Amino acid sequence: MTEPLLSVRDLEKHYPIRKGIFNRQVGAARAVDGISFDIAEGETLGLVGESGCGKSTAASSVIHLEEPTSGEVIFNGNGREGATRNSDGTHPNDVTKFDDDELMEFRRGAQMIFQDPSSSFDPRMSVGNAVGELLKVHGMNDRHRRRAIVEDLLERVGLSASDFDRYPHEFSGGQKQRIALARALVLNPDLIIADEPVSALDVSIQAEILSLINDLQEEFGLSLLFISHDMSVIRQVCDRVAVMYLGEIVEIGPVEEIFTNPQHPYTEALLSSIPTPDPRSKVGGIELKGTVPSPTNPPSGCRFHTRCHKVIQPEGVDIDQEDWRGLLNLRDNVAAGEVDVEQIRENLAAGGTEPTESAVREEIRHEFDIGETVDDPDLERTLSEAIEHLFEDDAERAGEVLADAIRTPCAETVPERTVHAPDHESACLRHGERVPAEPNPADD
Ligand SMILES: Nc1ncnc2c1ncn2[C@@H]1O[C@H](COP(=O)(O)OP(=O)(O)OP(=O)(O)O)[C@@H](O)[C@H]1O
Repeated sequence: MTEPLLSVRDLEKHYPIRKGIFNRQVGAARAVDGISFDIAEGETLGLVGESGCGKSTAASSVIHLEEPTSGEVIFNGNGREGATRNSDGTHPNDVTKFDDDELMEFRRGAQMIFQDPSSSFDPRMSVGNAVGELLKVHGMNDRHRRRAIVEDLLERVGLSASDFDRYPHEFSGGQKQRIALARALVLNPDLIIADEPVSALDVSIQAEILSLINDLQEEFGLSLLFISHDMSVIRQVCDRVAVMYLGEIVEIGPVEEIFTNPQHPYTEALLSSIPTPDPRSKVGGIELKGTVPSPTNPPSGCRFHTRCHKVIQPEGVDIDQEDWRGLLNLRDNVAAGEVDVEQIRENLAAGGTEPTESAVREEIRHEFDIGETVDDPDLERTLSEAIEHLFEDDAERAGEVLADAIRTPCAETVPERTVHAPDHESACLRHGERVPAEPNPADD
């Protein structure tokens, strides 16, 4: 196998959190927490996940706009192929160890484009000069040559050579993103990192820019790291996709494989959010509630367990999965002091329902999607007892009762990677356990 163009290993970016007059570090936001992936020559790898998963931090750490906390980023472009590890285990092409000159050289080979094309241009500089600026920085002093190269590039991205002397405000958002692409291509890089390059654009323009990116990739033989929160965009441009959640890659594989045979519940949830014309779609109807937790204090075990629709039930428990998710949510909300019986009473009264004890109980069950009875007498008793403590205004005791009885293995064990097919891996405890596959409702 040929060496990948880019090889990222155990990359971490932790932002220190400081407090007090001595500005002491009291913790860290683990925005990127040990990610690994390769990108082959001419390949597009998508990096997908909700806002706050660490995608942009991963991108800026790979391209060294930010200093990573640890890990390797090995880039073999710039005619440096074939370089092998030093005897001390380090790699001569590890970008994280580059000095200023090496970084300057690296930037010829790897460029980045950003989400908002409007903020990436100096309004006082003509677009031709903006695109040609990097040629000058990298030593091309011949103005006529620079102009010829830039005019040619403007045409290749679908603009015209005569646009050279115009200014950014004269262009639409989509046109500005074309100019940003021209600027990224001007040094003939091997790799482009595109961070949400179409999400600030009108939907009608997005398809044009995606198709341009596809064309340019082929024409220039580019490798791409393509970042998006939108699975449907990923499908249009990527060969492989890495799904990121709270600083980690939870699944990685070829795009078709990920779309037709997703293995991680988070991937399923992201796919489920794509509008589909097929109502029998296998992964429809999963609602991803809440937001990504803070990376300063990520959940234990599998980081996705606090939102996962397939969160595992402990040995000996076998209840409706929605009830199980609801019980866990209730437990966490009670622990966070977020279940306010008085407030529930007031809301019921405001809605015209008499706030009796049984109405409040029903409302709590409804709020947490817990059915009329939980199909496990012990858990039903626990639930009843916990609500009783809430009525007695003893949320602490309610929290203890729930915490003692409602536990998931997903909070206790960090899942290992499972290989599902060549080049397709995910990290979910269910695979380690060999839980039997669920029947597909579409097969009925
Ligand atoms: N300089 C910083 N200091 C502390 N925390 C940070 C810093 N930059 C980012 N973070 C945190 O790191 C996490 C990941 O942020 P990042 O922007 O990389 O996510 P993202 O997936 O790209 O989301 P978005 O699409 O919204 O940009 C977030 O919780 C964010 O608050």
